[in-house]
Amino acid sequence: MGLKRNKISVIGSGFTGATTALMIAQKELGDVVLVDIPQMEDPTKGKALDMAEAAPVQGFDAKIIGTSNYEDTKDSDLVIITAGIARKPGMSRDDLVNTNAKIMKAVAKDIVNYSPDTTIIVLTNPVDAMTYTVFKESGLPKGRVIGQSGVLDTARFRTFVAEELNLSVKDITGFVLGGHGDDMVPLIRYSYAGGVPLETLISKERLEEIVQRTRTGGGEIVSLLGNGSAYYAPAASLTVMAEAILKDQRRVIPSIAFLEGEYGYKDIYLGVPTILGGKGIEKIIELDLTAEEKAALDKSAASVKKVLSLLS
Ligand SMILES: NC(=O)C1=CN([C@@H]2O[C@H](COP(=O)(O)OP(=O)(O)OC[C@H]3O[C@@H](n4cnc5c(N)ncnc54)[C@H](O)[C@@H]3O)[C@@H](O)[C@H]2O)C=CC1
Ligand SMILES: O=C([O-])CC(=O)C(=O)O
Repeated sequence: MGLKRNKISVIGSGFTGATTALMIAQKELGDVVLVDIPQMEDPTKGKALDMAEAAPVQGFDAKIIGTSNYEDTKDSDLVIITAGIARKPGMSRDDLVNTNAKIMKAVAKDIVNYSPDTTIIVLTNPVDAMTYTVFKESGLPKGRVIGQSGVLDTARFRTFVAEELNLSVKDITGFVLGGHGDDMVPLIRYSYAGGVPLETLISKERLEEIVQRTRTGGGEIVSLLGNGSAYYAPAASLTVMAEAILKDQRRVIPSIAFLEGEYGYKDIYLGVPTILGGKGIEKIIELDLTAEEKAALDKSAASVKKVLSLLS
């Protein structure tokens, strides 16, 4: 009896979806099914074929197919949702809510129809609210519907800190809590360079500037690109979450999780530290927050609740 290969479906074959499919294949996490709407079927097949033809050059083994037929996603071990519209300069992520909520509802049904026991990671914005929508629509257990924001937001913070200190990004750790919006909460107190607290290495004023740049990091890329949003770092972030789940790594990773009283919030999906493993979100880690940090998190949670209230 041979070993079973993982099957990963990526919904949406645009910038983030296609880049994620390639990164997942390059890491040999499993075979990849790239899915888009029927009008995009040929370009989706074309991207998948192009990626498959990169495999012999780079020496990775993964089948990659493009399709618009959900039957091809049957029995996926993991599904990543990147379908929907992205913002353009001048827009906030929340401006996408109505269009993308409709897409999430349709996509969630199609996914569970063919993979009733799968795990889903949502990227589509506004991602806290879209993860909530997919959770409600899919009927999957809360730990199996997860949103991506914290890996990316933390990566941005780590990039800026490494640049500031002229150190390897590998040694910089950080924690960003809250919703994936401009009032997210980078936790300086829990951020280190090789175990040394950042507060002892960078001035308070400079750290505040880095926090601010992290908060608006998505918008910085949107302004530079002019016609879409970030995709390399988002795809890398999805890939690390996929790996933690598919290899049952039990990594401590910030994820958008369904809260039922943790941090004092209920009936909301919000970015918090989690343990990610084979069962999806296996645990939510509750950090002790100062009054100031809690107030910042309250503000971020209130913004997410406001977007949730727009959903019918
Ligand atoms: N949570 C996060 O940290 C991040 C979230 N995003 C979000 O991810 C989403 C995708 O971004 P991009 O890939 O850059 O956009 P894109 O426009 O390049 O690709 C989106 C794709 O979704 C497809 N699509 C639309 N409706 C669909 C449906 N019903 N079924 C299947 N596919 C469908 C489109 O045809 C298109 O190919 C956006 O909402 C963006 O804001 C992007 C980066 C980071
Ligand atoms: O900014 C956007 O619209 C896309 C995104 O969520 C990010 O790059 O953080």
